[in-house]
Amino acid sequence: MDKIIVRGGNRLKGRVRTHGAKNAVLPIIAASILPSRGEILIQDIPMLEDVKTITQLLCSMGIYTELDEKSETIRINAETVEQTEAPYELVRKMRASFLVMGPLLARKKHARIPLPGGCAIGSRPIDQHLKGLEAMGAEFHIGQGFIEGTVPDRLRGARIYLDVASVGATENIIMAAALAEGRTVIENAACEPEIVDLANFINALGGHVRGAGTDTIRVEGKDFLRGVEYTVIPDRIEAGTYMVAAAITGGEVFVEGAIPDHLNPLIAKMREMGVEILEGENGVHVRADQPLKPVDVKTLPYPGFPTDMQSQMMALLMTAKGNSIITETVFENRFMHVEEMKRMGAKMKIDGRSVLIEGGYPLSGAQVKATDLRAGAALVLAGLVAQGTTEVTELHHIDRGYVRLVEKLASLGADIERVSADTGKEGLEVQQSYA
Ligand SMILES: CC(=O)N[C@H]1[C@@H](OP(=O)(O)OP(=O)(O)OC[C@H]2O[C@@H](n3ccc(=O)[nH]c3=O)[C@H](O)[C@@H]2O)O[C@H](CO)[C@@H](O)[C@@H]1O
Ligand SMILES: C=C(OP(=O)(O)O)C(=O)O
Repeated sequence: MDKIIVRGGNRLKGRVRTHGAKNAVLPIIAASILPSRGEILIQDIPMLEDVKTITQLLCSMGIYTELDEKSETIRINAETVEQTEAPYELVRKMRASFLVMGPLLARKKHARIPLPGGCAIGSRPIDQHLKGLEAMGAEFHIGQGFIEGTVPDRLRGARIYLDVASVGATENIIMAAALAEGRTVIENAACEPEIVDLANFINALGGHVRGAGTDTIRVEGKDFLRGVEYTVIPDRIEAGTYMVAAAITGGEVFVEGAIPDHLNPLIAKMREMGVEILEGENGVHVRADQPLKPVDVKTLPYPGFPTDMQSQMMALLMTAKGNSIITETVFENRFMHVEEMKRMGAKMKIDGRSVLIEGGYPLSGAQVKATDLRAGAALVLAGLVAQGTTEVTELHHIDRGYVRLVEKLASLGADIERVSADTGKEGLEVQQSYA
């Protein structure tokens, strides 16, 4: 079992590169099932566990995939799709596996996928995915832990109103609609930048998706799509995590590749706290050289404050003298990190869907565990300013979403290492180097 060891107290300084966005590349790899002609080459692939999982998923369906860690690319050729059932071992590792449902139904008229189930942050139903695909003519049968979808004829365009602006449901419906007969209109669609990236990718394949980034998306179905070369957008959550790392240590960091437009709510809140942020063409410059002020934060669908930055923001607010409130409206159980943070001396209290934070008390290093992906990152951030040594375990969560987190923070001056608890030797992350 690996662990991250952080000795707090160093101001971070320097430049860090943002990798491609996990939440953009996962639907884009799923959408690579759609083209029946030609090869796809995707650039700026973040070499994450989740990316490996979805690649294995495509492989298990007999789709040609070649993930190259050195060039950070993936080649996919889905001219042949041998089978349409997803293995439980892969789907249970990653909920985003369900994103292959829409493309498989559109391309092969059949998919059998294990029910994704709940996870640490909430129950995460898929009713909106199913509602949309049913409106397009798919039929579903649930049994033995699987959900089986069939399309008697061809999917046909439909007008679909989503009860919640679900990111995954919007993506599944766009992908299915890309090969459906006629026009699909999605109302109350999610507006996240990753949806725009997926729409751009499908358009590059020869598809017709309009309105992505607004709450009404129109898709004209095509008879076939063909392969293309595409570069994924930078990861706004990874970028945001390094912005917080700079601020929490009173440091000065240029986060290369960060797109300010994608980070508006975080930038606004950090400025309210007194962090200096300069928005450049090729990234964001963050400097914090004065005491931070408390602020209230409410997570919302884009363009609101992202739930995926909630725990990192909580770590930052623990260091701002005074009272702050964080309200989580997207997921019903995304405060698992609170108890871990309290073990580091944080003063906070959960009150329903809010957490009251009494910030400004010194944090002390402790043994803590990552309870989900972003919670893990937040504990590392807290460790950067805690007195003494913090040890973070359950790193499989962090590995799902951060490329070489330890290496990147160390390059900015953090006293941090990853060790294997079994051997005491440096862990996987520091041994590998794919610069
Ligand atoms: C791989 C990926 O891109 N993951 C992101 C995606 O997850 P994901 O696509 O799973 O998130 P959704 O936008 O679907 O979920 C938002 C809310 O809608 C609810 N819901 C969702 C679908 C549904 O059919 N019915 C329903 O009620 C969920 O329980 C949740 O409360 O968006 C989330 C919200 O920005 C992010 O935190 C995740 O990092
Ligand atoms: C919740 C997240 O991802 P997923 O939807 O894949 O669980 C995340 O990226 O913070």
